[in-house]
Amino acid sequence: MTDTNSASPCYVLALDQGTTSTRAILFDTSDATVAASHQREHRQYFPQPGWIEHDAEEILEQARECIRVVCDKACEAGISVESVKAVGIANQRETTVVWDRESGRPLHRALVWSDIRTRETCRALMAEVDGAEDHKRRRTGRTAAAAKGADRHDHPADRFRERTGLPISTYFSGVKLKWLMDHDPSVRDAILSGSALFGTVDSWLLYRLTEQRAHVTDVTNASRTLLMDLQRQRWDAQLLQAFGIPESCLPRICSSAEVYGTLSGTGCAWDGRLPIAGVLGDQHAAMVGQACLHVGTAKCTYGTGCFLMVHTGERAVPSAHGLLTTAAFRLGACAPMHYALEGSVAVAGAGVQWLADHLQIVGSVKEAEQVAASVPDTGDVYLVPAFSGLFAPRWRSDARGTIVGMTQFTRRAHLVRAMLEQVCFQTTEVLRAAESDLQQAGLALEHDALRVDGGMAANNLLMQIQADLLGMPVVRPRVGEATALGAAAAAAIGAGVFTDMEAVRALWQQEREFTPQIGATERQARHRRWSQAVERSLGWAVEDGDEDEK
Ligand SMILES: Nc1ncnc2c1ncn2[C@@H]1O[C@H](COP(=O)(O)OP(=O)(O)O)[C@@H](O)[C@H]1O
Ligand SMILES: O=P(O)(O)OC[C@H](O)CO
Repeated sequence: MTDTNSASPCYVLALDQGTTSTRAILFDTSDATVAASHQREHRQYFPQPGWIEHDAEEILEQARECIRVVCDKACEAGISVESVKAVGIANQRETTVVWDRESGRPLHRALVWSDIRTRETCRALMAEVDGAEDHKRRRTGRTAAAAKGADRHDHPADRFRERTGLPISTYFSGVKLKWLMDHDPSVRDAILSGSALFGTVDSWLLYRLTEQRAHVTDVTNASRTLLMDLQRQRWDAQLLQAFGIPESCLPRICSSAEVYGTLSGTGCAWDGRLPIAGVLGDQHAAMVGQACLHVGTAKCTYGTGCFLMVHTGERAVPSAHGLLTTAAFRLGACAPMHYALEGSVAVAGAGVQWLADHLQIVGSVKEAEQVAASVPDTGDVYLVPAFSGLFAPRWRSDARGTIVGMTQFTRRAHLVRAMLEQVCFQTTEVLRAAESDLQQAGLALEHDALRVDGGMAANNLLMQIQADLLGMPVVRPRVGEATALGAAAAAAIGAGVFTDMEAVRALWQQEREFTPQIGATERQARHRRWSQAVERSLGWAVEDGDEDEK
């Protein structure tokens, strides 16, 4: 329900800042139709194997351009400035920016979520918690043998997980900030002297796009730092101490739907007028946009990576199967916190992009569907693109990409199809893990189909393979831009345009359903082969002295 007069149209702008591009989309709040949009791709920097960086200034400039262009298009379409009520931001998560408090200039290129340069930092953190545990054992007289035989949840890293919901991994922003402080003395000095600020991309954009220079983040982004107490939604003093990070450089943690500041600096007619009133990590925004608003509802977003999330209500459910316990959203300063289980797969669209840009065996990512469809199967080829190790549910930083099963019969179409299939195998593993965790918590999946979105969900063959390998229907919504829609919905709530969640739920409509077309026997056989292929990818990065992360 909305409190606005239904006769007068009302719009909300979403800024979706993703791993590969930034887009601004203006939604009509009555039915989620797109009134105007603009998109820009930013540069990916790969300075060393495993390192991935973004230029935060470039991202900011493109965000400004996207907003300006959409504003101009809206004006041309006769949409008045007054009818646009708010801005919502959805962002790639964990990507870490450090900037100068005064000038607002970044001190380093942003370390992207999938960058794995922090493996040594993670190992050192693990050793530190292990060492602290040894020290405690010596004090309490508990023997190492007794400790080894203890329940696996007695491991110190598991207690870390209990506080944050996360494993110690290269993925999370606290580890990236620690790496920057350990390896760049100018960043360390600036952080310790209080002249530098840290933030994920939401905080960075809010600082530079608000009149007030708001240094804030929302609970969903904060829940990806490894620094937030998930229950209390506060920075955790013990964790900050373990990382050597002063709280003064961190943003204030807010809800996902409230007014953070007023838009400025874009050079368009909306400057000084529009409140920025919604902020969510992009996967959390997609949950809202997919109307996964109550316990047991699930969505999967296929972008650069692929992220499946299941809503667990107002309860943080621990995972015994390698999933993350994370914030789902908190839609209002006085609203309750909602939690989710998440399985993050590092390489989805990025794999197709790699086939196009690096191997050049497809002309474009869009061509991948047609090429893969030219063969009926992969010819028993399996591709494990563990470029940054494997994320959920295995969390193995020592895995590396591998292709198995090739013969002289193998053609590029088999490889392309195998690249699509691997996304679906990984997603299926994650959904099964989530089902088990839910069951252990006395909960169950609710939708009788998986709701899907993201750039890669436009690939119909991928969606069909997904339904086949899951053994359940896959449903794509009419608004493919679920992430942007979720950010807009949060902003509509934050600005008082929507007065309850029903207005958000009402925006969801099905576009197409994909139903499974293979039987259980074939499904199980293919999953077995996939598991064998994954086994072969593990432990490849041993020359670095790697061990698997917890
Ligand atoms: N038709 C397609 N088939 C396969 N992959 C695609 C297709 N269209 C887009 N992609 C992939 O989806 C990703 C872009 O999706 P998007 O949701 O915009 O990602 P992000 O938010 O991570 O930037 C790219 O990695 C691209 O390779
Ligand atoms: O930008 P996307 O869609 O690849 O999402 C990135 C995730 O937020 C990383 O955790």
